[in-house]
Amino acid sequence: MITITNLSKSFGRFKALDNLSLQLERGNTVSLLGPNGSGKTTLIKSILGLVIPESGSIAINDAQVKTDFAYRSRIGYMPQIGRYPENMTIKQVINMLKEIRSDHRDHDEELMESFGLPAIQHKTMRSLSGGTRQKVSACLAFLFRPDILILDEPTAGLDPLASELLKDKIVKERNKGKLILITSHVLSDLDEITSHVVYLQDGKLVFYKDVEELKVATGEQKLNKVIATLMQKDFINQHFGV
Ligand SMILES: Nc1ncnc2c1ncn2[C@@H]1O[C@H](COP(=O)(O)OP(=O)(O)OP(=O)(O)O)[C@@H](O)[C@H]1O
Repeated sequence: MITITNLSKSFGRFKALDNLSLQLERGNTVSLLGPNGSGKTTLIKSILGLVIPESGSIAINDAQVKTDFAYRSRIGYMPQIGRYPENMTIKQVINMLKEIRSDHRDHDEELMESFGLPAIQHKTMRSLSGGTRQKVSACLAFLFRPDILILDEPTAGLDPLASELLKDKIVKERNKGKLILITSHVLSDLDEITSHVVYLQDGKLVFYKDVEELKVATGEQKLNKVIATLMQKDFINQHFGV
């Protein structure tokens, strides 16, 4: 569904992505992991066309991200920090986006309902708590029923109930055959929803594996333990030969 081939991106002399190749398939929840500064957001932004790589290519089905912009309407994006017109209410922001995307009339407002946003939709964006702002961002990502969801630290700042509601929604959409690409440093939040792990370090792909395969190889069940074991010296070389 998303084919990334030999992707590289530098900022000045610094290589944020280094010859990265990946094939992401529908029906999977792919957790994008790696230390701070390893290139996760740069990869996400390259897929969204917000960062222009200097070499390599990204194709979404047959559309090349570089030249075919229509693909963007098929992606729902939840940024790490959502920025909105501060003087607009939640309702005005949502309606504005519906007007911009007026070709799309079948909206998915399920998450909006479960978060209880209709009851507070008269509030201005300026007045919202960080977590409520995150809820608005999450709802907007799902609103136009995209085939691909890219969620950058989606549970950061959400209370435990909201976090569970969002995870339930992610599982539900994945079961419909959508591709979910998600980053988080809170591995416990990814435990029940991840099907595959992409691990980046210094802009390079360290591994891309099915999570069940990783659990068998490490003898661990929890994602944080799986990753900790994998990061031990030489474990990856010995078990996966990469
Ligand atoms: N616009 C930019 N200009 C210069 N350097 C940048 C820019 N964007 C990212 N970088 C650098 O590229 C590297 C990768 O950044 P990126 O945001 O992709 O990392 P990340 O894995 O998402 O990190 P985190 O876990 O902290 O969110 C970092 O060293 C960062 O400083």
